Amino acid sequence: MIPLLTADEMRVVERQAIEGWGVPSLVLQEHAALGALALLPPGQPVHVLAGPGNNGGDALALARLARLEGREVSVWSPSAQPGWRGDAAHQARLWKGLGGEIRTSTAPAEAMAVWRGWVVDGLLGLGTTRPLEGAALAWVRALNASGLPVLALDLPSGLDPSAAEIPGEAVRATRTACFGHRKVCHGLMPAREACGDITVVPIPLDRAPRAALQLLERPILPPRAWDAHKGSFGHVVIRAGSLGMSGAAVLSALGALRVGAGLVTVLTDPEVRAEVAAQVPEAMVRPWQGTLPAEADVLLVGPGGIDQVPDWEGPLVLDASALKEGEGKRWMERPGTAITPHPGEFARLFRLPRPMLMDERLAQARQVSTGKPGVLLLKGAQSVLAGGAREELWINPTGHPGLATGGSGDLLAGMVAGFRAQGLPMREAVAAAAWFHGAAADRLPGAGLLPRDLADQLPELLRG
Ligand SMILES: NC(=O)C1=CN([C@@H]2O[C@H](COP(=O)(O)OP(=O)(O)OC[C@H]3O[C@@H](n4cnc5c(N)ncnc54)[C@H](O)[C@@H]3O)[C@@H](O)[C@H]2O)[C@@H](O)CC1
Ligand SMILES: Nc1ncnc2c1ncn2[C@@H]1O[C@H](COP(=O)(O)OP(=O)(O)O)[C@@H](O)[C@H]1O
Ligand SMILES: [K+]
Repeated sequence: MIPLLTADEMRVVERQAIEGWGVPSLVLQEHAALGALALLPPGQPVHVLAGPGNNGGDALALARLARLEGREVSVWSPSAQPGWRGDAAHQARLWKGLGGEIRTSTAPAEAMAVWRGWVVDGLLGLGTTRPLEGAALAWVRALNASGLPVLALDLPSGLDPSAAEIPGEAVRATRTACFGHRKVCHGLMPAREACGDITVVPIPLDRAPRAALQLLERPILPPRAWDAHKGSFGHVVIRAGSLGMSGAAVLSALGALRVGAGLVTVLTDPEVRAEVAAQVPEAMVRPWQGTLPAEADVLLVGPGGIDQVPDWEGPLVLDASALKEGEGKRWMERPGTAITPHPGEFARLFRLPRPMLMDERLAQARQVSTGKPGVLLLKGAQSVLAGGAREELWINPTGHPGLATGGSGDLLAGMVAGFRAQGLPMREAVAAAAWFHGAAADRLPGAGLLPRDLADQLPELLRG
């Protein structure tokens, strides 16, 4: 799991190092500047933009180190009176001590017209949340229009470090030297795209910070015992498939089987039993007659137009038609339950406005899951995982728009049930399903991808 910190969470980590451990803040800044300098191609001229706060201090430190390396360096401040204080003022003195100048211009585009090499963006870092304005805005506009390669210090200026959305104009960086830990803007789209290639520069801070948001990494699955038998990997029962929507039942069954469930039983509407059975010979396919098999380990309900949830005490996965209007709260309060809505189903389930932007998806996922035992996967680009009586939100980074095709959610729901049947706790089962589902897509071209193709990728992908 990769923590994505808000500005406040990052300041807690910095304070711990500076006030708690006694690390001088200039030492942190020197590490940051040295690490960032190493990301610039050797020998190239560097034009450094230094803003009013400590991000400007990092920029001035980098300018000094770059000049000591023998590079051609110029330093620019958007403001004629930068008013640096504390560490930034100290860095400005060190730069001037080397004979360095600090220039300014009211026509940044003209100044940049003669620049060669790289630009270092040290205008703003953790200290802003509001849209750029004034001279900083003019410099960022000119920079984005210049076509010059840009190394952003900590984050591209103009991003809100704690948000996915971009408040206004922001630097479009070629690379970003992210100091110490990723912030929210380094993980979530669309802000992440403005960062270009991200390198985390280690600075002497706590390696395990507290963060309410985490990016999923490849899940570690339990090893399979040499003497395992099909009873070891659980029995998934799927109530899915009605006339005109039998394929959803097939894809769910494939999802459960392809992640390694031991047994899969599909209970379909009677009219489609034979066509489902013909497409997944590995599953037991029976007509729904109102009762569940006694030996089920997990029940999946919903794909293919099934909206009635049978009475059942055990682990339950609900998707598609089973996600009925206004019932979200009920399912979030039921222990051992996972619900996997896309934003439209989510809005219907919880009677909330449809969450469109990433920051809205996070806020709404948090709102409905806080303190609740049920697990929520709010699907979409960068699906959000919440609940299971845990506070943090997890974000799935895998996948691409090729997944936006009918049936890919049915496969995913089957995968959740398949992992849960093998003994993963529900939240981990959902995380594993979301991660591998997207990772399967990442191995395939974008458009024209079929959910069946994803299923075929899974065995090899799971083997590692
Ligand atoms: N505190 C530390 O120990 C460390 C801090 N470091 C650097 O320090 C940065 C944070 O420094 P600061 O907290 O000084 O923040 P910034 O360098 O982002 O500067 C904030 C200042 O910019 C001005 N400002 C804010 N929003 C603006 C806007 N929209 N338009 C124009 N001006 C605006 C405000 O007057 C504020 O004083 C980090 O991102 C990182 O680069 C690093 O040196 C690592 C260690
Ligand atoms: N742009 C995208 N990037 C990554 N994943 C996506 C994207 N669009 C859709 N997905 C994923 O594809 C799946 C679609 O599920 P869903 O909307 O339920 O489809 P269906 O009901 O048609 O099967 C979800 O897992 C979702 O997260
Ligand atoms: K910056």
